[in-house]
Amino acid sequence: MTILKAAIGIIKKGDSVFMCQRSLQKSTYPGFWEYPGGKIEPGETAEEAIKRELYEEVGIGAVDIKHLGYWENDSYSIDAFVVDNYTGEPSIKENQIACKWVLIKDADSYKLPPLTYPVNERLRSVYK
Ligand SMILES: Nc1nc2c([nH]c(=O)n2[C@H]2C[C@H](O)[C@@H](COP(=O)(O)OP(=O)(O)OP(=O)(O)O)O2)c(=O)[nH]1
Repeated sequence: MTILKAAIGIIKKGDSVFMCQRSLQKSTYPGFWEYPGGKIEPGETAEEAIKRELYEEVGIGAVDIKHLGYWENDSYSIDAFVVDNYTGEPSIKENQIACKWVLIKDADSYKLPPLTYPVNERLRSVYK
């Protein structure tokens, strides 16, 4: 049973993507690395949610978003979007330990929530 719907944003610049480390206070995946994103609120589309989250979490305005795919397991689902056109520069805003640009080919070497691995696999196959 899927219980939580989330949207995540892969901010892409050349061969790199912007990843952040989750707070140690999080009940789910503390200290894991992730793409910025979060829960889709009631009444919101996934596109609306990711634009809101990207502004709240890393301070960018998404200009173009491309749907990369949808994944789910028993606990949650994620809609992943690639964002390669945006205003501002992503930076840490709230609740994260660190953020940095990571080469797409190296993204799996971090500790990631399980559904983020197939997201990265799709990313590598689309942007190789
Ligand atoms: N932000 C984000 N979430 C991800 C990724 N991969 C993945 O499976 N998820 C899942 C795990 C998260 O619990 C869920 C929703 O993100 P979230 O950060 O809002 O979840 P949360 O439970 O920490 O909620 P909150 O404290 O922020 O309110 O999506 C990812 O790369 N980035």
